[in-house]
Formats: sequence, structure tokens, C-alpha cells
Amino acid sequence: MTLSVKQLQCSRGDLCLFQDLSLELQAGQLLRLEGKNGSGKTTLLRTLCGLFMADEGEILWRGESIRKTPEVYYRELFYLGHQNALKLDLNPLENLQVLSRLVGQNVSEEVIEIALAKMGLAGYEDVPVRKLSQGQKRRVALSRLLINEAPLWVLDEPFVALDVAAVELLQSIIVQHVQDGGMVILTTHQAVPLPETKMQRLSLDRYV
Ligand SMILES: Nc1ncnc2c1ncn2[C@@H]1O[C@H](COP(=O)(O)OP(=O)(O)OP(=O)(O)O)[C@@H](O)[C@H]1O
Repeated sequence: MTLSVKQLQCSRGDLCLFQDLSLELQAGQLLRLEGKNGSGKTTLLRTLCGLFMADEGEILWRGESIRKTPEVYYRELFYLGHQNALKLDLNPLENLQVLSRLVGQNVSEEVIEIALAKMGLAGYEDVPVRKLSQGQKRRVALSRLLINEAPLWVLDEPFVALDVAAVELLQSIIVQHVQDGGMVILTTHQAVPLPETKMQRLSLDRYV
């Protein structure tokens, strides 16, 4: 299981954010993407998820272009962007049910309740998401990490809005996923310790 990025170039308008960017990530590895505000981290993550078109280069998953076999790639990819992608009128349980059905998963209510409880949301299962705090909303979105089956996680600033306990919890979930042979690509401006021996770092500052 390998993700290969070859000579990628991305622009926003007339501004070239990065070019000739290549990387390779294997099972059991983590990539920490670094760079100042506006350097193109979100653009790169969105490009890796097929949500933004690169000017040049290619992205291969298991040796095949993600454009050629998108159904394989999207089954094995979990993307969490800045937005939590939650329906405010639905409660956490309903949100997670809908979101897992969208990716073809049928997760039982019990499994979702366990995930919510692990994320510190026991007792909030039936509360409409609009009544939750920012950090609680983020915790609902992050509960998806505990129920999805994708090996490749792409996480854009996952630690934002979390308190110290939730940061530690998320850290341990990421470490466990990597230990289990999964792959994680993330950005964070926070100094969160992650397992150095399994981690690659890539700074976009050298591309601008
Ligand atoms: N929708 C858009 N249209 C035009 N330009 C955009 C758009 N989104 C982002 N940009 C520009 O692309 C550049 C890279 O933005 P991007 O969000 O990828 O950076 P980032 O490294 O994730 O930043 P941050 O650390 O602030 O989240 C910025 O200069 C930004 O202004």
C-alpha cells in the first residue's frame, strides 16, 4: 500500500504554490505537512484527495493513478477538512449514521455510541449539533476516525479547537492508526508530539 506523488505542481490564479513536489508514503507512516499561512498546505491536501486539479504531475494509489481508479481510492481514503461537514439540525448519532452511509458503510448505533463516548460526548448523542460548542462539534467530526475503515487519513488541522484532553486523545488515535499499518497525512500549526520514527516532514515554505 503506497501513495506516490510525482512532480506535482499547483497554482491558485497566477500564483504557483509549489512545483516539482514528489513524495512517497508507505503503510505505517505519517506525513506532517508544514509551512506558513498561505503556503499551500490545504491546497495540497485537497489535491491529494482529488478535490483540486493540479496543473501538472500525478498521484498514484497502489500504483494506479487516482484518476484512473477513483472508486478504489475513495473507498480507502478518509478526508477531514477545516469544515466539520455536520448537519446542524441533526444530532451527533444521526450525523455519523448519515456520513458513514454516504461512504457505503453500515455502522450500528452501538458502535457510533461507543465512538462518541470515547470522544467525550456521552450524553450528547441526542442533542442537535447546533447546540454544541466548537470543540464539541470538532469532537463529533473526529469520532468518524473511530468508525471509518479507510487506511489513508488526510487531516487538515485536526487539532484546532480542541482542549488539552482531546488533543491527547486524537494524538493517541493517530498513533494507533499508524501502528496498525494505516497512513496519515496531516497539517498542524500546533506543537503536537507525533512518532518521529514513523514520520516524514515536508515543508511547503521551500517551494514558495
Ligand atoms: N478559493 C481560492 N481562490 C483563490 N485563491 C485561493 C483560494 N483558496 C486559497 N487560495 C490562495 O492559495 C494560497 C494557499 O492557500 P492554502 O489554503 O492552500 O494555504 P495553507 O498553507 O493551507 O494556509 P493556512 O496555514 O493559512 O491554512 C493562499 O495564497 C490563498 O490565498
